[in-house]
Amino acid sequence: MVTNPYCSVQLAEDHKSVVLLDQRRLPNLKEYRNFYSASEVAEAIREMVVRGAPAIGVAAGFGIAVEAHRLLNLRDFEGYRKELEMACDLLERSRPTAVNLSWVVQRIRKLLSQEYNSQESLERAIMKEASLISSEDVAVNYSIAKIGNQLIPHRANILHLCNTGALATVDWGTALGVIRMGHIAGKEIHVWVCETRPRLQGAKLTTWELQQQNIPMTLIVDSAAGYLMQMKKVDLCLVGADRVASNGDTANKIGTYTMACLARLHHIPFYIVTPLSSIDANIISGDEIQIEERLSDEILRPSGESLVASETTSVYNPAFDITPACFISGFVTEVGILQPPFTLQVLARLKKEYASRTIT
Ligand SMILES: CSC[C@H]1O[C@H](OP(=O)(O)O)[C@H](O)[C@@H]1O
Repeated sequence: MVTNPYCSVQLAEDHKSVVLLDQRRLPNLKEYRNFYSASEVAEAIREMVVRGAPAIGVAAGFGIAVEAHRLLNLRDFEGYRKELEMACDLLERSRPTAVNLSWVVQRIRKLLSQEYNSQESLERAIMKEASLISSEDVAVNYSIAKIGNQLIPHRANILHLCNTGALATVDWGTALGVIRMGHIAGKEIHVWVCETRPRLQGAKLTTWELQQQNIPMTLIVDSAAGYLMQMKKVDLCLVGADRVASNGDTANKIGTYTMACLARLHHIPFYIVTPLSSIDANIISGDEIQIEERLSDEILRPSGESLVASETTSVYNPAFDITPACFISGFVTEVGILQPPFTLQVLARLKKEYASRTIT
């Protein structure tokens, strides 16, 4: 059950579209839009209508479900499966860094190779799996928030980068979910919100989410983070993750590595807040994580306004960076505050431990 008065990603009741809150329009406009095919959802992910590792994963799952509904009149089961395989490929390729896209698509792709007595029964199975992935996200994030709350001292000043709230997930969020839980617990916290150039997820989205929850915050330029630490105005850094390697190296929004280095220099705890599902135990280190490079215009024309440099200026726009595990104090997850390595065996045990908790 989604507790927020807004939802970043959901399946329309008639199963004909994925309903996305267009995050490019916030904070000035709260606009929901419908996307009626896998290709429309893939475009929405690429254009960051929906963004945030868990949210884009759930959007991809619903995108395949909507495609399965749209193609039902294709009375050719093998052709139907092939079309859905292509939909999986398209959505999996929509953004390269967050691991959530690939594990969600893999979970649904598995269904395509199973036996069903009709296209309708396969479509129902895909709908069910995509909806399960969405509801799992809410429960996992709630567990993360409860566990992470123990890290938050009373009257803490917390530094946060990008947006990791309900907008980046289905509900609660990851790092912002921990912050929300600390606020609910009466810890009187304050959040330093890094604007997060170039797409300004902090300025546009995190300020909006914190204002919805009446959580005290102050917006800063990203380059002020070090000064605030030097002035002893930061007690804790909490950020999200797009992909964690088995050795703990973490891909997250560009600027995370800088923040982690400064936190280490100033002896400030620096935590990655992430579901186990964002840990990719198939890769050994951050060297194997592909960093998405986005268009020059995101830097040349912030928020689509006028040019801040000449059109011919050479631009480099990596959307993420890699923070080595040695700069990370710990990983706040749904089963506890963990340390690497996260081998396939360890991850499987942790996921089983969480599943047994939610059943009992
Ligand atoms: C809760 S994960 C959010 C994660 O995703 C963001 O990237 P983007 O806004 O480009 O999707 C950022 O890395 C956040 O930490």
